[in-house]
Amino acid sequence: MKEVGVRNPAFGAETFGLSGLKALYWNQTEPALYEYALTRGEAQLAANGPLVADTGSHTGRTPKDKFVVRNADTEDQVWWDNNQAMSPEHFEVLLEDFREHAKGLELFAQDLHGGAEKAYQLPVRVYTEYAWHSLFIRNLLLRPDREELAGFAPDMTIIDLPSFRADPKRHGCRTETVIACDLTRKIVLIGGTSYAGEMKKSVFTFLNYLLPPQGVMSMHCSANEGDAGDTAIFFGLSGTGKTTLSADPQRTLIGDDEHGWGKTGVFNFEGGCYAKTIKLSETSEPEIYSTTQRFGTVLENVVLDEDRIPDFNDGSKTENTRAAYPIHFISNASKTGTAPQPKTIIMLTADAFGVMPPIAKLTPAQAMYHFLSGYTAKVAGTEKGVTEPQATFSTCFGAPFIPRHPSEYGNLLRDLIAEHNVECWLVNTGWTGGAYGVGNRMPIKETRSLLHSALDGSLKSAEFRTDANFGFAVPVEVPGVDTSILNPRETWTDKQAYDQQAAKLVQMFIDNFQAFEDHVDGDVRQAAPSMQAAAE
Ligand SMILES: Nc1ncnc2c1ncn2[C@@H]1O[C@H](COP(=O)(O)OP(=O)(O)O)[C@@H](O)[C@H]1O
Ligand SMILES: C=C(OP(=O)(O)O)C(=O)O
Ligand SMILES: [Mn+2]
Repeated sequence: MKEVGVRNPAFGAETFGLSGLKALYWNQTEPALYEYALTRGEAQLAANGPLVADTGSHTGRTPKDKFVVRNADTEDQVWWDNNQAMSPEHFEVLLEDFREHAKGLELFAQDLHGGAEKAYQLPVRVYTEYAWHSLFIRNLLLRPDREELAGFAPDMTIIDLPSFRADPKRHGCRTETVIACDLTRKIVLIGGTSYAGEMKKSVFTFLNYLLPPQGVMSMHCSANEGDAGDTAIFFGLSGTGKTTLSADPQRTLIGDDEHGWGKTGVFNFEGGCYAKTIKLSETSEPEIYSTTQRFGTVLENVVLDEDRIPDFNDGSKTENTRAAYPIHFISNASKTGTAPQPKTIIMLTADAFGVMPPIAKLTPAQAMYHFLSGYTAKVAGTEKGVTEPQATFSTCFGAPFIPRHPSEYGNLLRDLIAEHNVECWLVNTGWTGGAYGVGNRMPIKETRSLLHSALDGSLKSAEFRTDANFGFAVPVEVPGVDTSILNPRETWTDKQAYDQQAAKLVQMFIDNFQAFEDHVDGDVRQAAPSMQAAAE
């Protein structure tokens, strides 16, 4: 077997049961990975230097094809209502079949870390079939120094073979696509999908399993820090603005997607970002835009014109076009990936019903309520004629990535908010002036202004009204922000339609929260929107 590159002599591929490979390229850097990806026909070079790859039929994650091995170790730890079980026997066959499939292939291996805080760092080895996937994961995770590679001891291993086809009967899965997680031996098998985001979200899933028992809260959030060491974290489901809003020229970027929060403060799990590029505008998102104009960035499913210039308005392959880049491509990014204890929590939602205000102050109980609810709304997407938005409730703002029961994360968060006296806000980056189809998306400029006044403390002294539906406090006037957008009802021409839409949304919250009623204290139950409406 041909081997190229540096690795720990004590940890070769045979320690993972891999043999008979055609070649194995260890810890290759950007120029080499570009060359492999281009000569192997995996990708294209774009104007100004990004590497552009298509993911084929899977242009997003497939959570329905994700499985967790159910064994004596995980039986009592994993929340099985939310995680699909795979038997140890099926996993064993799948692992053997992955090893068999790898024979004769050229593979790429990266030795990386998950977790910027040394005490909680998870050494991850990622074997990929594609060179561009090797570059992707090298961009997204933390890179050890070159000298460390010869002593690198992998703890978690991911093997990512898009050309593998799973067999539901033989492997106990659903389709030809599989993301199988053995939390005990720390192995992930990814097959039948080329969507690179599966790899980074697998590492996230493992840290979400490993950290809470160590007293560390793990979170689907972005984070940034002001000059005064004031850390803010931004929870939110996909598309709500974690990546966009955390890249802020006035604040240091800690990370755009996954963090831990423990005794020493907040730390990024990753070393890179994964930004959406659909309709990416140089004017409203200059920091992110600039990462798409240089060597080293991976662009996923982005269409190039005849001059190889990316057309970010072209969503013909998918609306989920992406740029993956190391965090230092953002000029004011943190070098350590760590930040002091948070002062502010922002919960982001993209309410496509146009009901929620652009910002609201949450009590700690309301914050717990909204954290466990994990609400956002998805717009109809690309299907013509479909205008009804869809509500999504994804607990802890990240149900597909949490192996444990939401109360484990909820309890950690509740205690941290109390201990550090953290202020919580809900921010709607979704629709204003009507629901999707009638109104418009909240202007990024207004969201940023509101965030700045929340983060610099000035918003606290504003005058507040109590929202009739949700019971949270909504500022009436904010300097520098168009007053008319602060009260969503006033932005609708048909007030009755607003009230009806609001009542529907409140009912969805109530129905969804039933699953959590027995797991929370009375004050959190009281924070439900129903209570407020009843008190009217
Ligand atoms: N007011 C707004 N706040 C945040 N993002 C907005 C807003 N209006 C439009 N957007 C767009 O919505 C998307 C937010 O996505 P992103 O930041 O990647 O979310 P996440 O990281 O939470 O998945 C971006 O494409 C951004 O340009
Ligand atoms: C990487 C992802 O996260 P987000 O959309 O939250 O950026 C994803 O959902 O695939
Ligand atoms: Mn993101």
